[in-house]
Amino acid sequence: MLAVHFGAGNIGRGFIGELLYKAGYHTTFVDVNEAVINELNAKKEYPVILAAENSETLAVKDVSGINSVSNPDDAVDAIVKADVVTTAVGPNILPIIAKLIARGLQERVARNPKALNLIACENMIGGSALLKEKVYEHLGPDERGKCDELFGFPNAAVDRIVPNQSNADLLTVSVEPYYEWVVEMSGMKGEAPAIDGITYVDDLQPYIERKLFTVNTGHAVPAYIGQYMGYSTISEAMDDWRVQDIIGGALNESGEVLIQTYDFDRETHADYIAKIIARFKNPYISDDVKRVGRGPIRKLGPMDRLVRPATEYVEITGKKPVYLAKIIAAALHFHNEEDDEAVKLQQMIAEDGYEQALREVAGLEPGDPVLVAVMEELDDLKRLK
Ligand SMILES: NC(=O)c1ccc[n+]([C@@H]2O[C@H](COP(=O)([O-])OP(=O)(O)OC[C@H]3O[C@@H](n4cnc5c(N)ncnc54)[C@H](O)[C@@H]3O)[C@@H](O)[C@H]2O)c1
Ligand SMILES: O=P(O)(O)OC[C@@H](O)[C@@H](O)[C@H](O)[C@H](O)CO
Repeated sequence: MLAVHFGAGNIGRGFIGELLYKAGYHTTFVDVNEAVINELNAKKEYPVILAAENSETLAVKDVSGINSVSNPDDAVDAIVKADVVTTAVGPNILPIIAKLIARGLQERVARNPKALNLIACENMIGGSALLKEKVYEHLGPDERGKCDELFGFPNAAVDRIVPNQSNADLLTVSVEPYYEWVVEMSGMKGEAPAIDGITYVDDLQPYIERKLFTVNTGHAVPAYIGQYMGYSTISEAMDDWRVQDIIGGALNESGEVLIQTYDFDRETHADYIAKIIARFKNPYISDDVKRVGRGPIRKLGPMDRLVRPATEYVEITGKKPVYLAKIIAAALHFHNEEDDEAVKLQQMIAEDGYEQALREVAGLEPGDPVLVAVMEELDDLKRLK
């Protein structure tokens, strides 16, 4: 069985690659990082280390790589032959890989009649649906009809903390032991891939929202509040009771939205939150606030982990989202010269001020209660300095 996975980065190698190998697939990683691709082709395997007290190392074998810049035809050929296609490249890169995937599907329609599922494993609502939309922009109306018959783009939620790696060996990846991969059945074509570790569900919405608005909303606290307070790693920030206090408050707010929207059991959700906070404190993982805070314009978007639960909290409870507003306020201070979105956001703020910049990235109207709350918290945040 053949899998083609776009993005041989942290989650690609550290999670998707591991599960595909265990399920008996040969995985061809498609990436633009020449060094990683060369190494995958030279070694044909790589180690995944579980970051825990009793650390285990698993050899992920049967892998190869294709550089999509220098060998796009090989990537097209791999898509033609694939039994499943997955991605973990980042939401902003999906439109970029869409063109090559479209070429692969055009070629596949002519050469391979088998159905195929393409699963985007990105931290966003509707990742595979976005991939489909972007792929279809490269197809004509007749081709779209044929692709509708053969190709599924089921949405997915993936959860495993995989920090940036600093191992001497380029391919080694250290990951937390926990993982969750949930895939929606409704978008599927043909048989669902038999991969141990995937939970198939009829409706992904509660799962992706629970994950994004708990794990990622919570993670944004040590990242943005942490950097604001002068910390550079997640574990340093997690040691500060004020950070923990804000996580608790923010996850109560997003939790209220989730509980009321999806009728989650309160106690079960409280256990879920506690488990996630314990994961952020894993002493065997060293994660950077710059990684977790990366792409602040995306993270401040109207459907993402901060603004969406804040807006829904106002709608559902009629109350001010105090803690979510604090994180948004801190995100407006996020600095990283190597992060294009962080640089752009700071430019927007320097030119137009905090309120206008937030309105633009979050799609908020003047006077929106979330906007008002964030402006209040911008001032209050100074107490954390
Ligand atoms: N790391 C985590 O803890 C984690 C957990 C769950 C979900 N995710 C999600 O997975 C996705 C990837 O995150 P990551 O942490 O692995 O990032 P990463 O930067 O480690 O990996 C991304 C990979 O995509 C590659 N890439 C960039 N442009 C490409 C292109 N045009 N074609 C092919 N490959 C390209 C990069 O070279 C890199 O190897 C994101 O959507 C992220 O939100 C990450
Ligand atoms: O990947 P991002 O940039 O959307 O979010 C950063 C982290 O919160 C994220 O990568 C988590 O580590 C991951 O989502 C855990 O499952």
